[in-house]
Amino acid sequence: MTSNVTKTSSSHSAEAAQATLVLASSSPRRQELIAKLGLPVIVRPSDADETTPAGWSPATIVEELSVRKAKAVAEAADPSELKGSAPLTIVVGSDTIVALDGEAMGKPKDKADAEAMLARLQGRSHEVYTGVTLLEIGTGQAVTRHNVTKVRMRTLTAEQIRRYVETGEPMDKAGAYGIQGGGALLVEGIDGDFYSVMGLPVSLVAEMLEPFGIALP
Ligand SMILES: Cc1cn([C@H]2C[C@H](O)[C@@H](COP(=O)(O)OP(=O)(O)OP(=O)(O)O)O2)c(=O)[nH]c1=O
Repeated sequence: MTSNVTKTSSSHSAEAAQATLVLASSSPRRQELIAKLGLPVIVRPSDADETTPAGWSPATIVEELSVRKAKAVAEAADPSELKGSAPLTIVVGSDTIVALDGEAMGKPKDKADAEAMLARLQGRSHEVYTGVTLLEIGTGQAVTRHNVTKVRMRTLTAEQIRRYVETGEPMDKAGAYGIQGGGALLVEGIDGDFYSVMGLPVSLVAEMLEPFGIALP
């Protein structure tokens, strides 16, 4: 199990940290994005069950999975192990899916599945849903929200899709593309939060931290 502690960013380093964030994720994208908040971060990937019953809406799926990820890490951890020098310790759980006509797409099972997903997404718009849960260790105070961002993908041939899937990039990503990587070439435009598509809506997280008494930036 990974455990990294990222130091506060230079803009905040003169002040004592207001909270330690525990990122309940194995996603390197989320590790990169959470650093933008400028708070110390501990990384604890969650082993939460990510299966959901048929019929759940995309918003319910991402919110519920973000709750499960945050709870799994909060319950497994020895609180003293997570306690930094900051007065608060807050677990951050997050989940991202792509929704096309209200139907959820997670990560592709294999290359054929990735090609099938991209064949459906090309030439039209879809929504990316990202759910976030903040859970304070000790008090159990929790808040869950989600962001929806619209992504328009350009028209792609089967050959272009095949070449992109061959790069391997789609395999660990919802909807089989990474907007921050080679997938940038597939995206015509977005309406919403780029960071949410990448896996963590950092401005929403900053807003969600306010009820915990944490003022950012
Ligand atoms: C649409 C899209 C998704 N993604 C990623 C974000 C998420 O990491 C992933 C969706 O899977 P998730 O199940 O949300 O997350 P994860 O398994 O990668 O990490 P963890 O559960 O440990 O937190 O897809 C991109 O990186 N770029 C994109 O453009």
